Amino acid sequence: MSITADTITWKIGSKTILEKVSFAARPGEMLGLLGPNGSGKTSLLRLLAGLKRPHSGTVSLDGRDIQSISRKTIAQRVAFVEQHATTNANLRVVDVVKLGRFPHRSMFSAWTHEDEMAVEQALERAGMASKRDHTWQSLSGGERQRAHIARALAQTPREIILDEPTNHLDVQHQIALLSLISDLPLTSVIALHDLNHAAMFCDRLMVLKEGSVVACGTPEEVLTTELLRDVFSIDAHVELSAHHGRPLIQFKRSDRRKRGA
Ligand SMILES: Nc1ncnc2c1ncn2[C@@H]1O[C@H](COP(=O)(O)OP(=O)(O)OP(=O)(O)O)[C@@H](O)[C@H]1O
Repeated sequence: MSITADTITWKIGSKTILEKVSFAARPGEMLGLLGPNGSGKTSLLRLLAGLKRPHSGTVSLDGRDIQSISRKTIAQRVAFVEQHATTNANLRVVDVVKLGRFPHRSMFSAWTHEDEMAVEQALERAGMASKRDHTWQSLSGGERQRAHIARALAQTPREIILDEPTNHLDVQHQIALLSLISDLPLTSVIALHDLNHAAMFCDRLMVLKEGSVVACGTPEEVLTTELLRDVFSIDAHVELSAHHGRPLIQFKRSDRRKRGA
C-alpha cells in the first residue's frame, strides 16, 4: 500500500472533524475524495500530507507511521497541491516550479541536470512551458493553479495529493489536468466536486459525510442514486456512459415547473 489511514480521528477544539477514517491508497491508483462542503476533505488531505497530526489513529507511508518520518523525507516523495495555494513574491513561473526541487537538494548543492530535467518536464506536462518567464502577478487564476501543479510535479513525487485542483480551470484545462494526473505513474488522492469528472478519471472513489467515510469503491459501486440522495441531497439519474463506460450522472431539476407550463 502507498498511503494508508488507520482509524484516524481529528478534532478542532471539541468539534470532531474526522471520525475513525480508514482507507488505503493502492500504488499507482487515482483515488477520488468526494463529499459535500464541510465534510472534511481538506482536513483529511492535510493529515495525509503530514501537515496535521491525528488525535488518534495513524497515517502511514508504505506501512511506516508518517509521524516518524522527517518533513524533508516526506517532501521528497509526497507533493501536496493545496486548494488556496498562494505565493506572495512576484517570482517568475520557472522560479516557482524550481521550488519543487527544494526537498531534493542540500543547502550548498549545485543545481544539477536532474533538477533541470525535472523542472522542464513539469512545465511541459502542466502546459506552462510557454509561460515559464512570466511573472506570478501576471498569471490568471487557472495559470497559477497549473504552475502549482508544475511545482508539485517538479518534486518528482511518488504520491500526489490535490485539493480541488480543477477550481479556476476552464473545461479544456480541467480535462487536461485530470487526464494528466490519471496517466502519471503515481498514487494520487484528489478531492473533487465534479462527480462526473471523478467518475470518468478516478480508479476508486471515497465519499465523506460529516467527517466519516460512507462509501469507498469503484465509481460504479459508489455513485448510485441512493448515495447521491443521501450524501449530496440531490435527485439524479445514473447510467453507464456509452462513450467512456463509466457512470454518467444526470441531475434532475428540483424546480419541477416545466417550460411553458
Ligand atoms: N480552522 C478551523 N476552525 C474551525 N473549524 C474548522 C477549521 N477548519 C475547518 N473547520 C471545519 O471543519 C469541517 C471540515 O472542513 P474541511 O475544509 O475539511 O471540509 P471540506 O470537505 O474540504 O469542505 P469544502 O468542500 O467546502 O472545501 C467544516 O465543518 C469546517 O467548518
